[in-house]
Amino acid sequence: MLHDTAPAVRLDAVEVAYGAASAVGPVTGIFERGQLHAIVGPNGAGKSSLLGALAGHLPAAGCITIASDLRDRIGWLPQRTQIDRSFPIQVDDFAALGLWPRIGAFGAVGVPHRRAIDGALTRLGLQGLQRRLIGELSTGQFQRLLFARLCLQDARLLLLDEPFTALDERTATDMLALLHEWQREGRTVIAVLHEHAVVHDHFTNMLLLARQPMAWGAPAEALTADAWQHAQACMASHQRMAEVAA
Ligand SMILES: Nc1ncnc2c1ncn2[C@@H]1O[C@H](COP(=O)(O)OP(=O)(O)OP(=O)(O)O)[C@@H](O)[C@H]1O
Repeated sequence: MLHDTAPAVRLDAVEVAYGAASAVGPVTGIFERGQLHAIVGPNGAGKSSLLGALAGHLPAAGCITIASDLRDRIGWLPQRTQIDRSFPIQVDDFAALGLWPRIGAFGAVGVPHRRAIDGALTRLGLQGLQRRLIGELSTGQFQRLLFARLCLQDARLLLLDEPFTALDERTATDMLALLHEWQREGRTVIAVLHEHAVVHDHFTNMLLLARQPMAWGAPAEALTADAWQHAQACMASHQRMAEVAA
């Protein structure tokens, strides 16, 4: 029986495919709890597909085991470009969606909830913007709002898809501080990232993918120039095989 010393996530021969085309796998390994894990790799390496499978958004072959105490406490940060910001919803109402696991779809947002929402927005530097429409926010402000929603969700396992892409430095710095705070609180973060410097400076573990795991470990040892070149060569070879098969 799994208990709270079990790894946050265990993968046994996990594979994700779109129709007949394999996107990633087989992947076998563990994500320890309470750590900041990065998934890196060249374009098309399967990073988002693997993360989507961990979140339960994509079907996967093999076995994904989420620790029993974390299964209902998963937070998901999608890529910003996947969200339709033309939907007319206010900042505070959007943040309130993070409370959904606690108050349910039809529960009323009461005074304590409003206080929690204001607290989360203030924590993320969005005070005073409660009544703005999400489409009126800057890229950085919208990313802060997505993190505010995650804070309200109080998730213990956070799956983040490219959280720092196209962010200004100030916002990225503030979000990284939040990730470290989450780690101090014992939360587990698994993030798809393209920024190797961020991985080296802030993350405790790293999985390098090129459709399959190429390296897995502490960034200083695992995310080397050689490993990256090897991953790029593997992706080029996948590409050539796909072109031949087409
Ligand atoms: N919805 C989809 N339908 C079909 N194939 C897909 C789909 N999404 C991704 N793929 C394919 O799966 C493979 C892995 O894609 P994925 O997006 O997981 O890679 P990635 O490492 O996240 O890439 P990037 O860094 O470019 O975002 C690619 O060959 C991609 O074309």
